[in-house]
Amino acid sequence: MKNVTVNLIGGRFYSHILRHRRVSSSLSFSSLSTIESMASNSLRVAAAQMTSINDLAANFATCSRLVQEAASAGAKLICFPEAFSYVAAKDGESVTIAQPLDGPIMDQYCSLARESSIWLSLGGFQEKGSDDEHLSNTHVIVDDTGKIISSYRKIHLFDVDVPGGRVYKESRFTEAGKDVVAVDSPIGRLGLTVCYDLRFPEIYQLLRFQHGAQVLLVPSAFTKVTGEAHWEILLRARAIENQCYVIAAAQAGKHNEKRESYGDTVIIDPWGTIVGRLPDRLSTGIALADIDLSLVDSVREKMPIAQQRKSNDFWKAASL
Ligand SMILES: O=C(O)CNC(=O)[C@H](CS)NC(=O)CCC(=O)C(=O)O
Repeated sequence: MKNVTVNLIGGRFYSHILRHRRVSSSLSFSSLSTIESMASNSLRVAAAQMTSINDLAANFATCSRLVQEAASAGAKLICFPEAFSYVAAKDGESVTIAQPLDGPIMDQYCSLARESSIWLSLGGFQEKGSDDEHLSNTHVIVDDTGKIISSYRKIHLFDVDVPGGRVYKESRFTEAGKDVVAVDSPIGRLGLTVCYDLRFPEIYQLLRFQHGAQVLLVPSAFTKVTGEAHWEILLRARAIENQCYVIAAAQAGKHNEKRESYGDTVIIDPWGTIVGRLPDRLSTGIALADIDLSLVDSVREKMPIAQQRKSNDFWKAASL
């Protein structure tokens, strides 16, 4: 029974990869050779799509299941969306469950990484803040031995009156981060961001041009209204203008009466092509793709924007 399940899941995953390759590539590989080249590539990543709720145990169960799916598909890293472990149903609820990174919630996720020997990108963890009224929206990277190797606190907070939607004021309970963070991993150098950061291209430029990022991570819980208008365009722009892979794990669908997320988890290559996506924008599951760092190199070599871009001094003089 176990084998049957694994095979079915494997077949379904491969069919997603093949479909995307067929759409995104003009080359006519046969299906079989595509599967073989995918299987031999060791830089496979997964990006999760889920609908977290205000129940830590239920969300952990979903994450565990998706980690197992990703590990059996050969992924080295699985990326989870912002607020993967908890989405509040009422204002202020998140602060009450916030914990430090060495607390029991994060411990559970670290064990998960160790047991499945897989790296985790845990975007948007409610990290206990400097007082009981505040938290940090923290993106945590855990290696395959279960060790936290890096963390980034969301810099741009979502204080926005969404046209045709709600008013959000993330800064009411959240402290803004101050540091740009990149870290090495088996799939390349990762640039860490969270959700609303996506609208601020400067942070991605710093990650690529100052910190050497090759893969930009954008765990998110975009609103339905803004996602429909901007999600894919902004993500592909960040990939193209920085010549990086972009992995954007997304919250999807209705979390409670008041909150609904756009969904559409995607993995984008440095040419801007979408190479991983679930068949449905709202379903729970994983998207898979193989990271090819030689593609990052060749895109950058052929279009050398790092050498051609102007310095801050140039722009200062040009604006006098
Ligand atoms: O509060 C939580 O539980 C998790 N955090 C979020 O959902 C955050 C802050 S409210 N959402 C965003 O940043 C949406 C950005 C967005 O939708 C856009 O830029 O258009």
